[in-house]
Order: sequence, then C-alpha cells, then structure tokens
Amino acid sequence: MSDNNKIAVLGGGSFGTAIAQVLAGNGHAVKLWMRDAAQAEAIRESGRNDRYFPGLTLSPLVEPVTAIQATLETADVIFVALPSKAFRPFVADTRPFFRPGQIVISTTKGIEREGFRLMSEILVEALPQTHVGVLSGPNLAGEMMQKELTATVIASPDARVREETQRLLGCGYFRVYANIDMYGVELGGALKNIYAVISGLAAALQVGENTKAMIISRSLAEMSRFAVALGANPLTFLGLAGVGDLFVTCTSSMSRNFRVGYAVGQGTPLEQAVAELGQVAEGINTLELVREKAQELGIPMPLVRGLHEILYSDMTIQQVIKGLMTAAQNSDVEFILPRQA
Ligand SMILES: NC(=O)C1=CN([C@@H]2O[C@H](COP(=O)(O)OP(=O)(O)OC[C@H]3O[C@@H](n4cnc5c(N)ncnc54)[C@H](OP(=O)(O)O)[C@@H]3O)[C@@H](O)[C@H]2O)C=CC1
Ligand SMILES: O=C(CO)COP(=O)(O)O
Repeated sequence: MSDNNKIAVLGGGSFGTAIAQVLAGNGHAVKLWMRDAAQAEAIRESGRNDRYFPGLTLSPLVEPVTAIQATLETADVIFVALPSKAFRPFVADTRPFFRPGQIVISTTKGIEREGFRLMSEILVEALPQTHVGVLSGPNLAGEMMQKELTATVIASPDARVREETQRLLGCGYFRVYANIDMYGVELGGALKNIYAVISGLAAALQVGENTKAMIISRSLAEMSRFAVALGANPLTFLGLAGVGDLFVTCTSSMSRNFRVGYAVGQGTPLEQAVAELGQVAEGINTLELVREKAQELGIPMPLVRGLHEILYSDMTIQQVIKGLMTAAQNSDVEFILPRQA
C-alpha cells in the first residue's frame, strides 16, 4: 500500500479518539467518524473532543466527520471503535459502502449475543471482500492520549493487515506486536473485562495484595480454560492481549469495567453504576454471555459464576467469597496437572 492511504476511524468515543490521535501523530490524515453532528461541530470549533477528553487538544490531522457513506467509500484502512452492541447493526446498515481490498480492523472488546460471535467474525461474514484484523492489548485510551509508553497487538491471518497496521500506528510511544491468532487475541480482550469488574469490586473491599494476585492469576486460568474449550490457542493468553490487558484493567481505576465493579463494591446498584459511568463497560454484557456459554458447554468458571451471583442474586458478597474459597482444592496450571472434575 502507498504512504498516502486514506484512513478512517469509526466511533468518536474514548478509543476511537485515541487511535485517531496516534495515527495523526504519525503524520496521517484521519477522518474520525461520529454519529453526533453537534459533537463533530464542537470538535471542529474547539480542536478538542471534550465529551471524552476534556481539555486535551487533538492533532489538526484528525478531521471529525458525520457522512458515513463518503467516509467508507474513500477509505483504504478503517478502524472500528464502536461498542459491541452497535457493531452488527452498524455493519449491516453500511455494508454497501465498503470496497473490495479495504483493510478493516476491529478494536471492539465485546461479544455478540446471537451465536456468540466476535466482531471479526461479523466483519469476515458481512464484508468478505475486505481484509480483516483485530487490534487489542493493554491500551487505556486516556494513557494513549498522554503518550504513555504503550504496546498493542495486531492480529490477522493476513500479513498485509499486520504489516500495514504496524507501519501506520507504530511510533516512539506506541509499539505494535503481531499475532496470527485473531480469535484468541479478540477473545482475550473481551473476557478480561469480566475480571476487571471483579478486581474493581475487590479493590472497593480493600482486599490485600495476595488477594489481588490470586484474582488475576485465577482469572487468567479461567479465561484460558474457556478459550481452549472454544478452540483458541492458550499461548496467546501469555501475550499482551491476554495477561497484558488483564493486568492493566484489573489494576487501574482508569478502566471503566474496574470502575463499575468498584462502585458496586461500595454499594451502588449495578444499573446506577453503569449509568453514572456514561461510557461503555463491555464486561457486564460479556459476563452474561460467557456465563450462558460456559453452562452450555460445561466449562467450570467459578469467578464468572460468583460475579453473576453478586450482581443478580440475593447472595451477599461475603457468601460468594466463602463459596469460592472453600470449594474443592484444585490444580494450579491445568495444562500441566489436569483439573479435578
Ligand atoms: N477506552 C479504552 O481504553 C478502550 C476501549 N476499547 C474498546 O473499544 C470499544 C469502544 O469503546 P470506547 O471508545 O472506549 O467507548 P466510549 O463509550 O468511550 O465511546 C463509544 C463511542 O461509540 C459511539 N456509539 C455508541 N453507539 C453507537 C451507535 N449505535 N452507532 C454509532 N456510534 C455509536 C458513541 O457515540 P456517542 O458519543 O454519540 O454516544 C461513542 O462515540 C469497546 O468495545 C471497548 O471495549 C478497546 C481498547 C481500549
Ligand atoms: O480495554 C481497555 C484497556 O486495554 C479499556 O478497558 P475499559 O473498557 O475497562 O476501560
């Protein structure tokens, strides 16, 4: 591909803005598409996306736009940063505007209810003429806007997608590692949100450092167990999109999923916690879907079950914790010592 690729980022929220800013910092003109004309106009006037990053000036190479047809028809590389619930309807509505040969990269960390589909699966199915990839990793949008040193993963079976994304995004503060396990990378990004909610809840309870380490390690064990049952490569979970993203969202109050868990741990009802956040916390939706899938496939997921009980049953947090801590003793790394049934 040439150096003057036309680039579009879809979604003018936290992550869309952060990705557009990295691209623009590398000298690329970026169309940042958003649904809200008033927001686009405000960004044009102020040079800032105050709804998501108050006070932070955007690069002049980031152009806010609202005309979706023209944006898609003229783009060579498209990053999608929409919440998972909006993903399928958006792709269905805009499908005729995509062109053969375009690179389309999902940055969305969620799962679709119907058929338990990941976003890349929706793209591959709906846009077979395009080249699909997934961008995922420990990438708090707020830190990227501050140019904190950050690494991410571009996953695609297509070498052109991997190399082009590395070229477009890579810079002195943003490193882009490649993987071919698109399914595993994407699943890692979606699953960790559940455990970020749990970690936020634990932080509100002021648990000890041993406890935090136990939660993160057992979360990784549970995520990998689930992913293997679905056919993903567990080794992907050792990388940035697995343990890396799990670590950042389970330890940072910048994570929206962590913040929802924290609020619930402090006694705020779930609905109120989500409403007060005002941004997407994918983990709540993903929890429901993963719990159903795990039940259907018979995959033991005690942390998922425990969080669901805390959020949706009459059980107290202390009762759930007691149940988890007094369950039958089991294997540490079940790929070495198989888990007891
Ligand atoms: N923030 C982060 O640190 C990271 C987020 N992600 C993932 O990126 C995805 C997007 O998250 P993020 O940007 O943070 O979320 P935000 O809540 O910050 O922003 C969501 C954006 O999507 C727009 N949107 C919502 N529904 C629709 C719709 N139906 N049609 C068109 N646009 C819509 C919103 O528009 P409006 O403003 O008008 O409501 C907003 O621009 C999530 O899956 C998240 O997990 C991935 C890595 C890091
Ligand atoms: O995925 C993220 C960082 O990698 C962002 O997490 P939250 O959606 O919880 O803010």
